[in-house]
Amino acid sequence: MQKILLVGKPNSGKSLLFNQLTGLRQKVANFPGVTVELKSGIFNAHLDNGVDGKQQQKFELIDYPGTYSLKSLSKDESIAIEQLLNAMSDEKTSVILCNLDATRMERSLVFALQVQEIAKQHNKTVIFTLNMVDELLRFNHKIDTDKLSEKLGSPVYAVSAKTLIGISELQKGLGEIAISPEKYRVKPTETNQQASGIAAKSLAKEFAIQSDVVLKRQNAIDRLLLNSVFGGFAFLLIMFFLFQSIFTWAAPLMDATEDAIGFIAGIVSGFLGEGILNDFMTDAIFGGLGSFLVFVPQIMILTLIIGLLEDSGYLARAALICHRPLSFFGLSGRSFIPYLSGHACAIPAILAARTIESPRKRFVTMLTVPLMSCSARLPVYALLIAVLVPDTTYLGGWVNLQGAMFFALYSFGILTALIVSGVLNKMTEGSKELQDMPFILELPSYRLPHWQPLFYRIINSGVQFIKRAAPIIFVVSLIIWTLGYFPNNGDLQNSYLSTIGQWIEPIFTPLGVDWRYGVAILVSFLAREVFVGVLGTMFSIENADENIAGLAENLQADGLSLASGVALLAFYVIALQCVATVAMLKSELGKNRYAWGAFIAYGLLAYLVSMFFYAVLS
Ligand SMILES: Nc1nc2c(ncn2[C@@H]2O[C@H](COP(=O)(O)OP(=O)(O)OP(=O)(O)O)[C@@H](O)[C@H]2O)c(=O)[nH]1
Ligand SMILES: [Mg+2]
Repeated sequence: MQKILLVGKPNSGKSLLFNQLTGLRQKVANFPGVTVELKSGIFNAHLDNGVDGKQQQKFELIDYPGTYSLKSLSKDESIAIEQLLNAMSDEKTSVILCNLDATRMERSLVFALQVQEIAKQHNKTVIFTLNMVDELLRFNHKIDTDKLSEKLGSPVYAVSAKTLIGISELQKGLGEIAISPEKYRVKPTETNQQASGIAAKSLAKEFAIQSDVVLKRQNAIDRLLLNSVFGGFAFLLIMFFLFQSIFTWAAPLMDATEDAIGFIAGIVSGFLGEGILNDFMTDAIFGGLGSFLVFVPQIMILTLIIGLLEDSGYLARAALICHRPLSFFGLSGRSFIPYLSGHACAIPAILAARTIESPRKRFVTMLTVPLMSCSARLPVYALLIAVLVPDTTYLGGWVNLQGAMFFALYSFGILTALIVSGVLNKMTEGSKELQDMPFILELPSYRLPHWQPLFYRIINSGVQFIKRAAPIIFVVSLIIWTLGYFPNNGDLQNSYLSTIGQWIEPIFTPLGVDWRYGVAILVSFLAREVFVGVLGTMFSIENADENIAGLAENLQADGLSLASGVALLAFYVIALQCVATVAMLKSELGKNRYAWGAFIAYGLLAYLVSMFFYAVLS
């Protein structure tokens, strides 16, 4: 299949355009460096040539990570650029679709003209999209695309990937051009023969909107949010409410889910009557799997909040504010983005670290991202907090004690990551392999969130969370139930499981918990969420006739002490219980020993820290 390459400056809307042209849902967000891996989709070209009716051809459309220039600053950027240069000279490439940000023309054009130059050398066709024209229209600014096209010597389409202005014209035009690209080769013009920097400047002067018009409103907001005193304060406040709201907003939804599961369990149980099958359903399915499903609303709210931060443009400002404090620990402002997205999941966060220019800072960031409290830890935190911390509110309901505990746990993860970063930074000092680079970050425009993709993202996060963990929780609950139910039909304390449990109990005595928690911790090395499912199953077996999904009440009634609870929480903050993360570290760092080293080191550290908390608090 012939290829169309979609290239352009970071944050110019390539991925949103890609989504509109292919119907896929690739991640879009308002900061530079969202796309870090090539993504391809199918573009259907229709040609209405009037002679033999409609002609159709499929093309592979490839979304590239954004680049500012074809001349690289760092070694790693040069790998990305080399990849792009190779693709541009590939004989299968029929068209290069170069996307320009109409609100930031000059920057977009430098890269665009360089692309054109290479395209000329390889006899390739380039077409330009002038994206984000909806934003220009708000300022009543219009760009004469015909004239721009004449100067550039290539076709230009004005579009908005967001409001879909000009998208159908683009589809039609791109189709025609892709099918017969030789007709649209780059024409030599006065402009495209100049050096890219000079030509970009003069074109921007002639066509672009005055940047101070666009920047006016933005600068007013930035004066506040990037202010050296207020900015830091605002940042902390935003972060505090971010993590608070995961708890407070989700509470009614979680209660509703818990009630719904309890209600269904009641019906199923009444239908099944007494017996092993009923015990199995209530203990393993509703007790195990059900206890885990209760936390889905929280995951979705976390995604909503991170999504809002990303879409608004604040994330890049936060990275800037954090640059100084992060540098102190050997990290960069760019580490902030992987750190924040690590609160959803470490896997994309480790990938996002690719945008960090400095290899050494990237290395340190990747190894410490797993300390961010990812969504798999959420069920564990929420459960233990509900058991340990009373549901009191202060300041007229704005501050909730359970929410504050949540914030404390997230902060503890971040603090540990910073300390570990400091240590790793010292250890890698003077390494030739890991050189250092300056921190540069383009600030995107503030924008209102784009609701539809955000909505899909929220739904998707819930679905993925269930898909990822539910099968393993199901299997583990099944095994745990079987071992815990037999041979004495529901007597957990005298079951096969307890025999195995007594064996491992000594390992967990220093944390003040018995074998039941020990089993749940060990099994949760498969996936953290399993902790909740396994405890749910065991406590359901024990409390055969009591309420089904109320695991927190069961743990409370069982008398989990504050010291042990805190020790367990500390363990879950630090331990790297995720096979997928180890695999990701391995592939990104290229070395097995770093990945497994992190796994073992974080496991040991988690154990020691939680032992410490138990000893101090008990
Ligand atoms: N107003 C407006 N916003 C847009 C338009 N196209 C994209 N955006 C927004 O611009 C931001 C960046 O979009 P992306 O598609 O992620 O940009 P990208 O070029 O793929 O960025 P990288 O992957 O970082 O190189 C997002 O917030 C989009 O919602 C547009 O036509 N109009
Ligand atoms: Mg992108």
